[in-house]
Amino acid sequence: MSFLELTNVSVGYGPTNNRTEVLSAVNLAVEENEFVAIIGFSGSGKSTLINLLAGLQFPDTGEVRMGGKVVAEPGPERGIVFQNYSLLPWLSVAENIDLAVKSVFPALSKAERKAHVDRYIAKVNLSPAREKKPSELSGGMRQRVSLARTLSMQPEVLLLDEPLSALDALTRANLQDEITRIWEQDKRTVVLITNDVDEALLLADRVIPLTMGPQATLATSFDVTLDRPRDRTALNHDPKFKQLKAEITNYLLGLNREAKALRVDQQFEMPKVLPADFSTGRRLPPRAVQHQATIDANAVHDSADKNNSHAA
Ligand SMILES: Nc1ncnc2c1ncn2[C@@H]1O[C@H](COP(=O)(O)OP(=O)(O)OP(=O)(O)O)[C@@H](O)[C@H]1O
Repeated sequence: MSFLELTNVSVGYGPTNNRTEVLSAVNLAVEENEFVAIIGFSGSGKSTLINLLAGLQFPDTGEVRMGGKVVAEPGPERGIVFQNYSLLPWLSVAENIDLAVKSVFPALSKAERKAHVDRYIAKVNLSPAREKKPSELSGGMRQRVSLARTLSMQPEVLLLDEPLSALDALTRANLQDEITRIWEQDKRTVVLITNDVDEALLLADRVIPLTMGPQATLATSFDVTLDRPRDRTALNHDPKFKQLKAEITNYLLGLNREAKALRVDQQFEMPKVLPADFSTGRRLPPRAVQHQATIDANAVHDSADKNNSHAA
């Protein structure tokens, strides 16, 4: 039995008579302290998968288990960091984190709590910003607060739902390094959702592609047998890294091609719809539509000319 398990999980959205199965027969086994990256295209069902692991959503069929127990609700042992920072805007960095610490460790004294909060603020290098409100922070700093808040609850499993995808490349690289450093210090089980092959290879022990939806499922995983600590610059010259990157990228491109071919097969004819003239409620004949379009286009040109002459 693995630490975190999804067994034959399927889940969909919509009413029973018109349900779209987003995930189908998903199986996943994550070992304790393992770092797994799930990689997939937009809309394939990655967030749905992480919500199932977090206990924020439940499968239609199959089971999600952690430590052998069925996941029946969200809990502090599974900490989640979302793409949007979800911080309370009226609270400072320290207060945002303190709120989480208070809920998980109610027995701590005020002084103990302050020390705990400060330790996690320091872990993400934000001590100088302790008293700042989220609106005074950059995107990267907000995401650091989010990470510190989740880590401060000392979850057994860290669920990272594309936490870096909204950040610029430099900030993203910095935070990747911090996640690695924290993971190497604290060793815990991590499931990272990402759409970036380099990021997955830099951070994870295993990369698992999610096939395209609907009815997406997890494919066979790629073991990342690259030595740690990993250096992003050195990795670019590492033949093993290059090979893994090529294999995963080609696999994902193959999925994309298959999905496109499927969409061509499923082409259907659009109904011929004529626009109505709303002043009379009558359908416009095709010729009138063409004529109207010419008039509209001329009007646009005229008004653009006028605007340009104003600007001149
Ligand atoms: N609450 C919902 N109701 C109906 N459909 C939903 C709901 N949540 C997600 N979906 C649909 O399920 C599919 C998978 O969504 P999900 O957010 O899990 O994908 P994703 O891979 O995380 O996407 P992205 O990378 O764009 O965030 C999408 O087609 C989405 O439109």
